[in-house]
Amino acid sequence: MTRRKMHYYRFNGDAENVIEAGKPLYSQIRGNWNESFFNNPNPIILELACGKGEYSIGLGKVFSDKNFIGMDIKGDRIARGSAVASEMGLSNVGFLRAGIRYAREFFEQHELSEIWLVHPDPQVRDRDENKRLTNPDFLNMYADFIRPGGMFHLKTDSDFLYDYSLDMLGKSGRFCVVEHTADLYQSHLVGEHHGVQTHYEHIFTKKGYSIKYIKAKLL
Ligand SMILES: C[S@@+](CC[C@H](N)C(=O)[O-])C[C@H]1O[C@@H](n2cnc3c(N)ncnc32)[C@H](O)[C@@H]1O
Repeated sequence: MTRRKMHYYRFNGDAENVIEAGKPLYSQIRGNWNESFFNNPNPIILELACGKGEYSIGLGKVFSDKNFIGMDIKGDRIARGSAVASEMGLSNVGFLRAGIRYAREFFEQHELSEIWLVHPDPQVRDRDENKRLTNPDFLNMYADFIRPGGMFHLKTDSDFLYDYSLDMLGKSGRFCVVEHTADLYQSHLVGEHHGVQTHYEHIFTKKGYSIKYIKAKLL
């Protein structure tokens, strides 16, 4: 392990706003986020594949009456988000380091009011569909976590993932797509992203890609 990675691993171990393997809450947090982590009854929004957590931090600043969890498998990225959230005093933002396929271990049915999936890897090869974070199995799991009437949001730079996700959401029987655009910045939905640009969004907009956005409601 590089010294840089070691630094981030130690950082997460000490960070109160990070839940990861080895910490007591890791095995106890399911169904207990409000009482045991945020210490308030406010709605919880989960950002999947959060990277450095720009979305959770950005939304956490705008909505102090909501709680945000950034979830990612990469400890170094989470450590950076954790440090920024702490520096900003955002007690409504936390991080979970775990693989998304294990999310049922951390969230109970209807525990979340919204899920955001922001610039996930599109996994374009057919043989990687099992890793694609909007495949039918993942969508079904997200639907279990979201409260009735709650929302699922996807932002992506990938035309492939946008078309695939629209198709899968439409066929899911669990979600209804309420808004979508292939060019968020030129659409009336631009306010929906609250001016928050993540690391990957910045890279892809600079390269000239349009940002695609889908908002789907739980049926
Ligand atoms: C392309 S990056 C996007 C990061 C961030 N959302 C952004 O927009 O800058 C994709 C992120 O998804 C995470 N990721 C991919 N598959 C995952 C999985 N199955 N479980 C947890 N994290 C995952 C990666 O670690 C990486 O940080």
